[in-house]
Amino acid sequence: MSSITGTARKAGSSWSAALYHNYIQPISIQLNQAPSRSLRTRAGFRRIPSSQDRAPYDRPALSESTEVTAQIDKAKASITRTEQPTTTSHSVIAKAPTPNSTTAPSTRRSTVHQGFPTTKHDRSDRPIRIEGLAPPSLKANRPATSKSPAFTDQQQQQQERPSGSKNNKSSSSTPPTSKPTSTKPVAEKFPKKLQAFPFVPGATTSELTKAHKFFLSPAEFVKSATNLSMIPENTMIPEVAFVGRSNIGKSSLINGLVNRNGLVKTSSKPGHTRMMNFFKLGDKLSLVDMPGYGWKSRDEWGGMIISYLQNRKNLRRIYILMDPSHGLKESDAQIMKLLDSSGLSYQVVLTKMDRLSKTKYSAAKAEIEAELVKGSICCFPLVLGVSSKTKDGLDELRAAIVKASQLTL
Ligand SMILES: Nc1nc2c(ncn2[C@@H]2O[C@H](COP(=O)(O)OP(=O)(O)OP(=O)(O)O)[C@@H](O)[C@H]2O)c(=O)[nH]1
Ligand SMILES: [Mg+2]
Repeated sequence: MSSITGTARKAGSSWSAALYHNYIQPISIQLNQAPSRSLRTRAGFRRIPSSQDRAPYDRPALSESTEVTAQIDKAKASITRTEQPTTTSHSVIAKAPTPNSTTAPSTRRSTVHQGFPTTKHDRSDRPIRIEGLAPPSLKANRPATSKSPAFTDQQQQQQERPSGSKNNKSSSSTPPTSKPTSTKPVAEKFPKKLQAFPFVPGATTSELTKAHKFFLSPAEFVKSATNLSMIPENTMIPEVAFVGRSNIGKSSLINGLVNRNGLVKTSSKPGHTRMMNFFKLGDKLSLVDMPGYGWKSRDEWGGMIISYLQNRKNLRRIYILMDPSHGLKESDAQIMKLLDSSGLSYQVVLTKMDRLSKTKYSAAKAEIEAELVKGSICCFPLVLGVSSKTKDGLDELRAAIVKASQLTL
């Protein structure tokens, strides 16, 4: 924690900046470099095992393998061969000869599967094919004349496979009848980055009414905590937390949501909330008010808050509050990166809507949404707007909290 404090002092900003410099930046730098094998393995990349990788217990015992070899030799001797032998190498797929082919099967590596050898009746080497989503390699190699749906996989493999000696001659003298249409992979046709949030339907009238009624349940203060050991142990009820820059309106919003003006103390001076404050709504939902980041915030709050966010099992969603007239600030981006890197679900709420005209609010919201689409990962794709003063948008936020907490009302 001492290093966090030190860095933040140098940066001269808030606990979110301190966390960013200590947690996120080092990770980004590491990820920009080629990751080591151990890092990739830890990150969940699966390496295709080679034959050397097999554990000793996978290999047959020496006596066992000798016995098996002897049996194979015996069987081979008793068979009068009518066909040419197929290759037995495990690194190569032994293609059985096609009924009309008289030559030895191809020893060329298959373009669709690089796993275990298959027989001609075994169709397991086929990739799972979804209609209209053929793998790029197959689509790219598919000849222009083969647009008919009757063009089967078997025909395709026959085309890909070098033909027999007779056919070889003819194929070397005559050019192929069809040329591949394009070598451009299909994936490139799609944009690499999300251009806009997907459409998320707002709450229905009945959902809004139910949520409104639920938030009329008795609300009470539970506990204040300055570290992880002090937070309430009860993790049976779902929890949502409110974070944001100091003076953004977190405490006022909780008061507005539960219809209790004095439940949470508010102030026009930034940095008023200094502890994590836990509130309970009708024994069904827990709400957490956080100290703000940015102006007048303290470095040590960062460690406390991030350890809470990362360890709290019943935390269903984090609401990041932003002022639309100020836009998305650097400190907001830092906290979002932190949540993204921890895989924590968050949703952006724009506060103090009453201070802007409708047009200005819409423009500010669109700007923030564009930033979120560009940079965030775990952000719920619906930005809400509220005013604790006029009570606008509170029911929409209540309904969103009910949904995120999976409460059945
Ligand atoms: N006009 C208007 N003012 C608001 C609104 N919400 C909060 N405020 C005012 O903003 C100031 C800060 O509100 P708080 O709720 O204390 O803000 P906070 O985010 O909890 O601040 P810290 O505890 O310091 O982090 C107060 O003066 C509130 O009256 C709102 O929706 N509209
Ligand atoms: Mg507060």
